Amino acid sequence: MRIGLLTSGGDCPGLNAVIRSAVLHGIKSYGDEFVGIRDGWRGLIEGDHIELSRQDVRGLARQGGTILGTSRTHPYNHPQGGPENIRERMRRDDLDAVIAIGGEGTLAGAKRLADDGVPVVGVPKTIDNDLKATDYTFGFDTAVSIATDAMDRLRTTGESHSRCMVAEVMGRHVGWIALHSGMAAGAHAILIPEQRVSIDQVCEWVQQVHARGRAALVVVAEGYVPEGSEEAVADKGQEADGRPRLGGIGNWLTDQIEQHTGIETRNTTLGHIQRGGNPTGFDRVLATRFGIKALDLVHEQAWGHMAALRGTEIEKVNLTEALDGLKEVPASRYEEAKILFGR
Ligand SMILES: Nc1ncnc2c1ncn2[C@@H]1O[C@H](COP(=O)(O)OP(=O)(O)O)[C@@H](O)[C@H]1O
Ligand SMILES: O=P(O)(O)OC[C@H]1O[C@](O)(COP(=O)(O)O)[C@@H](O)[C@@H]1O
Ligand SMILES: [Mg+2]
Repeated sequence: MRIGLLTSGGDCPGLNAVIRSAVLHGIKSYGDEFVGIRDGWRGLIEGDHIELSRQDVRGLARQGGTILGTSRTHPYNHPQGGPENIRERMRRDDLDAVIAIGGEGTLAGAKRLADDGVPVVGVPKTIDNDLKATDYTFGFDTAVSIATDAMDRLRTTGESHSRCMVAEVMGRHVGWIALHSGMAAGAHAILIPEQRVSIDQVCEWVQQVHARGRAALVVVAEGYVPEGSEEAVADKGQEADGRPRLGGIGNWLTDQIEQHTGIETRNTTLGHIQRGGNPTGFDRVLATRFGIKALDLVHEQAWGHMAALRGTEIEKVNLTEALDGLKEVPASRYEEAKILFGR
């Protein structure tokens, strides 16, 4: 078969490892040919691609980012998009199938296209870990490792100055990165989109920590909705597609803590550092296994399905299952973390 690979949505450490293993498995096991589609759905729609040989994927398991580029092009809203155009374009470009590697937005597009007769399978990716039907997505472990390392550093400088340190991490709709990195770094408060916590409560935790002679670490997910507001903070406004560019909650929280407690407080926003660089060993293995499974799904013609991690096994799941809402942090996991907050 001649198979196209594309990466779409926010980039994520491990994307290249998926590309590599799918190509290696296809060449070795099935005699397939591969095409790397540039910039997500845009490249598929516009026929912008490159041939991918075994040589081209050499050493890719450890390389962050995506060699194919990514975009947030909508496969239906693009002027030459839609299933008829895409099927015709694939016929002209001699493509038998597409492996779409992306998050909930990309996979929603993949599902719709599969339902409309386009031969496409999915691979789940997101540092946020917000996709249902898979226990983990690659990129998450890397983001948590980077954030944990950064927080360890914030703690030593915080302790030296007896300051409260705030760390703003990614997590648009869910607080998995905040929960895991905060717990790993011994945070004294963790604020996530799923939980409403009052500023008085946050200040109480900070004061309790201060009173026992420690410098508090407060971790906040960018998507946390502050008291008295209905939306997450987006200081930079909106993207061209109307999506809010989240960020700013760390600064807001820092001001609030300082005003309410009188404790000197500093904010650090980790931003895209969490998404860059080499994937961890865990993410390389997960991404590699997803790539192998996705290739098998193509040969099964399991259009509209994706690879997923269930326990320790990589399984086939219908995209409908993965797209049935977001995987939020359960209240019980937050209650468990809360045992460690404050005093
Ligand atoms: N329901 C949908 N149908 C088709 N395309 C979609 C849908 N939702 C999102 N998309 C497209 O997928 C792109 C990537 O989604 P986004 O949420 O930004 O990244 P990710 O795939 O990482 O979740 C979006 O910019 C949009 O163009
Ligand atoms: O700066 P960008 O690329 O617009 O993306 C920011 C968003 O992408 C993420 O890093 C990952 O989200 P996706 O997995 O949906 O792409 C979010 O945590 C963040 O809100
Ligand atoms: Mg998304």
